[in-house]
Amino acid sequence: MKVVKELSACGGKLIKLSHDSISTKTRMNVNVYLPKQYYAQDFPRDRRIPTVVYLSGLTCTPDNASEKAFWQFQADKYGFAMVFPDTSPRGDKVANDPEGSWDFGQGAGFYVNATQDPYAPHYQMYDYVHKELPQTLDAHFNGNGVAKLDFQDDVAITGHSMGGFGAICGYLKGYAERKYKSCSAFAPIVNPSNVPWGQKAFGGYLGDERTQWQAYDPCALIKNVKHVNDDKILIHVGDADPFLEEHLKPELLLEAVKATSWEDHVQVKKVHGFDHSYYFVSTFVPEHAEFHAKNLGLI
Ligand SMILES: N[C@@H](CCC(=O)N[C@@H](CS)C(=O)NCC(=O)O)C(=O)O
Repeated sequence: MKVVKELSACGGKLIKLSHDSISTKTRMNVNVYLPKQYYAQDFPRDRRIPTVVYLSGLTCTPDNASEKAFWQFQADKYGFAMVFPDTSPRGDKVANDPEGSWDFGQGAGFYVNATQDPYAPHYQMYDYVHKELPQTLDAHFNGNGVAKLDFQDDVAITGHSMGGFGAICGYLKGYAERKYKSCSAFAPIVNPSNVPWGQKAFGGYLGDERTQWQAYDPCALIKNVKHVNDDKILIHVGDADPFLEEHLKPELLLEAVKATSWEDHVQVKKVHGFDHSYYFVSTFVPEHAEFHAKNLGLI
């Protein structure tokens, strides 16, 4: 891993990193925010700082949320680090949307492992985000014998739109092993198999066989994952979101959990007047931060 830039932000630092990924076979960029606790001289040696992973939406790089979601203030308040991965592999040799649209291909990897050519060689974003990246960050930041940051055990996941889908999908797929201790989402695509953005992405990356799509679709996954403890998935969506009716459809997740162990454990807060932008995301980041801080045992 190479540090590209270190920027002072709030009480800590935003570290811009890049590395050669084994999963995507490309160079990947990732931003990490280290909160003020990381730099505090009196931070207890026997404690590790947990992380919140934020998966971004269509067209984003690691910079969109780093610059516009204002997670850094919350990370300092509660004492967690933030990880902002990229949304796809990139580069001249990486296949892109044949139509040149922004809802598929580079900037739109959908956090799945593609099985179809020409996408399969590089679009392995599920393995990248949920397996390779935590290990790589662990080796980079904790490789000096001082294990101060926790990228693999006490970890929460959240995301926006395509990234909200990626967060819920990763949370549910890793639920039995408690991979993530907490999950939330901003304006997520909850049922990709049944909406145009998801159908285009799953068709392209996973092929026409729709049974293959179920392995990533939150509305299918949640029916086969046994809910435990007081776990809850927190979702916000704006009622003025232009993508709400066609692509997001949060009510489909509420329908999917009816009569399952998750009934009453998925909370969708529809907020009046908010759209899909980072004005919406940043408004509700404090509530999501408090939710994750509680679930990570920080408060
Ligand atoms: N670029 C698209 C919009 C795509 C979009 O809204 N992307 C969301 C995630 S799904 C986003 O976060 N965009 C980047 C930003 O707002 O900074 C357009 O031209 O309409």
